[in-house]
Amino acid sequence: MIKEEDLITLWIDTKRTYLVKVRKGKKVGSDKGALSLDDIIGLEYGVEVTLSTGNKAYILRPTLIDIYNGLRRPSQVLYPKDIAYMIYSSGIKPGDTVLEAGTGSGFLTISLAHYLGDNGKVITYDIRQDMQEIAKKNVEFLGFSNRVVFKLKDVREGFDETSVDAIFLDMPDPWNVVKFAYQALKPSGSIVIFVPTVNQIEKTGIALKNNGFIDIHAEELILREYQIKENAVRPKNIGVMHTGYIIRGRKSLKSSV
Ligand SMILES: C[S@@+](CC[C@H](N)C(=O)[O-])C[C@H]1O[C@@H](n2cnc3c(N)ncnc32)[C@H](O)[C@@H]1O
Repeated sequence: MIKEEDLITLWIDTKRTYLVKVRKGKKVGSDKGALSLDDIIGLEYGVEVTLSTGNKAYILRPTLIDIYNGLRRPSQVLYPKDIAYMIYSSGIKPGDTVLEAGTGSGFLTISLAHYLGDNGKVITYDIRQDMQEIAKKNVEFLGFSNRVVFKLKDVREGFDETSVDAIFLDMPDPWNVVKFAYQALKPSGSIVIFVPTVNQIEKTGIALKNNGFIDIHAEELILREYQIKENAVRPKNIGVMHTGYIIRGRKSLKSSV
């Protein structure tokens, strides 16, 4: 049942999808008509509603993709396909503690916070306060403030934490952080790095090999959306052609026997 302060997706059509927090006395407007949020309190998610113009719309429970499309993103942010694989391949689980740099607009941060749950922690570093302010607003909007710690620090000087479960890097020169990541990680813990160019893969991969990481992989994910139209099903004309590469490895320990 929808309550005040809940997040909803107002789905009018594929081009008009709005992420909204339910507040009494507020309206959501669009060129297809407006919806008074008072009218949806107490309804079930999935319900069809009528806009002020008579057009129909639906109230959906937001997915992470809806959240991704609905939040502010002044910096280049990671794409859902990359975020999903970074989380999947890292081996983290709800309740874990992870480090992240840089925070940027906080899109990876919120995805990690969503996945780790109320007992988990994302400790996220950035050198830019203005970026972290935006990320903080996004984290607060989603109600994840208790799961995220923001730190204003250059991670090329090291992390403050030790024994963390995984480390995620999306910054220009991750190879300068690899030795500090090794110190901060639990043995067997994953480092997962995103870089936009092939040149960065080489430097990062070599740094991982030289600093005690094993099980190193560099991968690219390609996602194509298809239009669903009778007799004209084919890839959509417009789409994201390139995002970047994911490099990952695991912390090894020297033999103790
Ligand atoms: C591309 S953005 C990260 C986007 C983020 N992953 C997201 O999905 O919203 C890169 C961020 O790294 C930060 N950064 C760059 N060098 C850094 C460093 N040495 N230590 C900490 N943060 C750094 C930048 O200020 C910037 O905000």
